Amino acid sequence: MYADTLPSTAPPPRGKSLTAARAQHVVKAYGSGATRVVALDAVDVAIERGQFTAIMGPSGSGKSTLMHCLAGLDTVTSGQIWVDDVEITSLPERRLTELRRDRVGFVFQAFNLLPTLNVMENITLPMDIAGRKPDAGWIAEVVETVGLTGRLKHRPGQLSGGQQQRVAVARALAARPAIVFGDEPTGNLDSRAGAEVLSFLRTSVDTLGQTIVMVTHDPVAASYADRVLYLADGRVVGDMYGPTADNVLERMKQFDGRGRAS
Ligand SMILES: Nc1ncnc2c1ncn2[C@@H]1O[C@H](COP(=O)(O)OP(=O)(O)OP(=O)(O)O)[C@@H](O)[C@H]1O
Repeated sequence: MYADTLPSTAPPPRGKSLTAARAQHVVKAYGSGATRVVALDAVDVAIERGQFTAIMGPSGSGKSTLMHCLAGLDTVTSGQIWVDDVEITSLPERRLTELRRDRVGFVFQAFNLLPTLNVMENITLPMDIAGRKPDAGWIAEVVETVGLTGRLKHRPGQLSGGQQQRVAVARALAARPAIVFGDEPTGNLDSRAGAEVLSFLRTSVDTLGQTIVMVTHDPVAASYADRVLYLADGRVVGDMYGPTADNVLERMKQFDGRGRAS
């Protein structure tokens, strides 16, 4: 199913605009001369607020580059990016760092938890470092949503991989970011633990109104999303709402002429 418009199930916007992040004519090139690689080739994308968006495409199609540019982790060669109504492409580095800290959450393939801190301390660490007082009610809701109540005093080493990734999800949600980016967040998990983490990401969108963007190669992971954006050769070549694992797999075969999943 394809749509040019917002799906009717889209929740009402929580911020000023309908988009949590937006790229306009974004070009990202690496190197110069004969070694120049255009990773993003005039990309226009709007990430809708309160939705779960998956980014897919063959290896080297620009997925990580797009995510890093949208998250303000990488600069663009030309074009503009907005996060939560702020144009980040013209921000000085210090303000960009603050914006990333306050409005963007990250979940990576590696859980990146501190082994000497317990679960609650890991969840609130970024806020503690920033000198911000966590909102106890919100943290309790997040902890419950990701199913960590009763595990708060445990250290990461006492948890399974899936539970550790849930701590990383809770940490990403703790500061109520405008948008959470996941770079293959289930890439290191077995399928059961991966399904658990994906369900919690889904729940955080449905019950907490979180906006999530996730890069993945896995059609099953993508089927948890509301929308799948397909990249090929640095361009957006497809936009699917209401994905299922089967129709994602079909699309992947079409967009990757070699018929491989990635
Ligand atoms: N730091 C860099 N220097 C030079 N080229 C780069 C750099 N980062 C990425 N590229 C190139 O940009 C293109 C897009 O890379 P990117 O990592 O965004 O793709 P991807 O779709 O995330 O790939 P994968 O699925 O393999 O992780 C590739 O051709 C890659 O080689």
